[in-house]
Amino acid sequence: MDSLLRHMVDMTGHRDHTMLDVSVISAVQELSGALQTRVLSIATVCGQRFVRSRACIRAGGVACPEEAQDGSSPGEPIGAHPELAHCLDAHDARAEGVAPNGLRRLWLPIWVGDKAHTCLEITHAHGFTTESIHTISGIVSVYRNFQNLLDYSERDSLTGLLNRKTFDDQLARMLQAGDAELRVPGQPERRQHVGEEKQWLAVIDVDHFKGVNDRFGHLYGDEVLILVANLLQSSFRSQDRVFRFGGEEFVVLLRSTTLENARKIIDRFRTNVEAHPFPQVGRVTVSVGFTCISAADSPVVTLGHADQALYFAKANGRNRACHYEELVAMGLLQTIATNDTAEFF
Ligand SMILES: Nc1nc2c(ncn2[C@@H]2O[C@H](COP(=O)(O)OP(=O)(O)OP(=O)(O)O)[C@@H](O)[C@H]2O)c(=O)[nH]1
Repeated sequence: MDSLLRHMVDMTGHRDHTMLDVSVISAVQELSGALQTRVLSIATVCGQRFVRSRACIRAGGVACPEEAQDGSSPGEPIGAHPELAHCLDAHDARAEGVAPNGLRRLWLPIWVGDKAHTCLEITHAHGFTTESIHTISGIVSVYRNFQNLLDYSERDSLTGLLNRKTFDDQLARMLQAGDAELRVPGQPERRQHVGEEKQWLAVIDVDHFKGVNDRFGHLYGDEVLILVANLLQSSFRSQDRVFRFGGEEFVVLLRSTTLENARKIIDRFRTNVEAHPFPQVGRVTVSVGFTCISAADSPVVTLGHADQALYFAKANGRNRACHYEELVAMGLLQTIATNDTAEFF
């Protein structure tokens, strides 16, 4: 019981999804005597379900998060785990199966309403007793409740998108991690090769949004923001991250893609908004500024670059997407020497 309480205290002490994942699998692993415990992400892409391991612990090892090897792949097709696929289709609380090597598997999807984006997978040499399933299910309930609380604090209440605070945390973490694909501070800037995959930050602002509020009222204004948020989620890929930055401004972190693809994806979103019939309001457009994320720059500098490109788009016709590095190369924007605390404009 002491051990269970210690794990509960540990789990509920985190304010971060990754640490919560690590702590739940440590608890389940120790209390069930499993060979391996994983947290799986479940994603649906083009109507097909995929699973990807997010954190893992093996017997005698230490729990740790697992980074996706291939950022552009949604993971392993769910067909590799038919028992789990059936459990998700039937909205069941759990599924059990036997792997080809005779090991027993238990899957516990984390249901939030009628959706499960996360699942615990526990592998055991001899199977699960009623008592161990009971203990694991209790831990999973605490995990689900705490995940909901974290989700609530990370999201914007109007659009359901990730909020500004979450964006600040994620961008800072990306830059600190000195991602292999990001430039390292102190080292000379590499030339961008055509076709090279990079990380991108795009700032999106609804054009003449004040006019929407003034003409149709704030309720219609809010409705426009919700619809733009939906178009953002459907236009970008599942591995990209979409945030509401505040007011009528949104931010997207585009993972591992080339300049040409980034431009194509951003422009597809811009034209999707332009073509969308907004009830009562009619036509709405957005302007976008985007920049390559570099480990040499602080979050303030990176955001400043995207903002400069956005203001250029606003000042030059709106309803367009502008690339900061391209504008600088063309002499249309100037780089501003700054430290982290300096004002940009
Ligand atoms: N309905 C609604 N309006 C908001 C919200 N947050 C900010 N706004 C409004 O968004 C408007 C932003 O207007 P401005 O910054 O002047 O920019 P704009 O009219 O979009 O013009 P440009 O950006 O230059 O194209 C202001 O009127 C804010 O009151 C919100 O949550 N809901």
